This record gives sequence, structure tokens and C-alpha cells, in this order.
Amino acid sequence: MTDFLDTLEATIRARKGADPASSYVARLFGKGRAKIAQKVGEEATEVVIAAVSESPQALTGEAADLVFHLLVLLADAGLTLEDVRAELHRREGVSGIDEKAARPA
Ligand SMILES: N=c1c2ncn([C@@H]3O[C@H](COP(=O)(O)OP(=O)(O)OP(=O)(O)O)[C@@H](O)[C@H]3O)c2ncn1[C@@H]1O[C@H](COP(=O)(O)O)[C@@H](O)[C@H]1O
Repeated sequence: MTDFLDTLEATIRARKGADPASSYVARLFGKGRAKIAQKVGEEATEVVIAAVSESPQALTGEAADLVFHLLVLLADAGLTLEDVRAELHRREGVSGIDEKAARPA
């Protein structure tokens, strides 16, 4: 699973500068960061709707759309899944409750 996400990430990165007539990802890159971010927001909203009122299959599809568009946004920002993995790894074992309590007032 992780390997496939790495492959997808590489495919997305390779679409920078590709022909927008034949590549959805190239078209998205061409629209710019704000439009890509907007798509992530829209897909997140669709995840929320599916989670509360649709089937598990619908939620799976919307979650896939969200992850895919998030990968495009990360690539546009020059970030990688490895950056996200490293951040999650850094947080490993730190309870969200403890982390929040330690924040400056
Ligand atoms: N995983 C995906 C993937 N998931 C969703 N989508 C597309 O994302 C779009 C989202 O649909 P929407 O209806 O929300 O968007 P829209 O109406 O097209 O866009 P708006 O006009 O609303 O902004 C659809 O066109 C989907 O086909 C994807 N497009 C591509 N991929 C992967 O990216 C690879 C590269 O794609 P291309 O760049 O198109 O070759 C593909 O081989 C796939 O592996």
C-alpha cells in the first residue's frame, strides 16, 4: 500500500509540465496552488458528507479523492509524503491530550 502511494506520488510529480489536454494532474498544476487547495477543501467536504450520510463504499471513494488531491497539493508546494511521514513519526507516542496541554497559553 505504501509502495503504491509512493508510485502515485512519483506519477503526480512527473506530470509537472505535462500536456494539460491529456493529464488531469497537469491541468490542476496549471490552475495553480489556490485552485488545488480549493479542490482539497471540496474533497474534504465530500468526505464529511459521505461519513455522516453515505455508504462505507462512498466514503472510501471520497477519501481516495481527498488523498489524491492532497498529494497534488503537497507536490505543488514542493513537499513529499516522506515529509508527512517524518512529521507523523516525530509525533509518535506523544498523546494529543498531552501535546495540547503543553502548548503555551
Ligand atoms: N487517482 C487519481 C484520481 N482520483 C481522482 N481523479 C480525478 O479527479 C477529478 C475530480 O473530479 P471532480 O468532479 O471533483 O472535479 P472536476 O469536475 O473534474 O473539476 P472541477 O472543474 O470541479 O474543478 C476527476 O477528473 C477524477 O477523474 C484522479 N485523477 C488521476 N488520478 C491518478 O493520477 C494519475 C495521473 O493522472 P493524469 O494526470 O490525468 O494522467 C492517474 O494515472 C491516476 O493514478
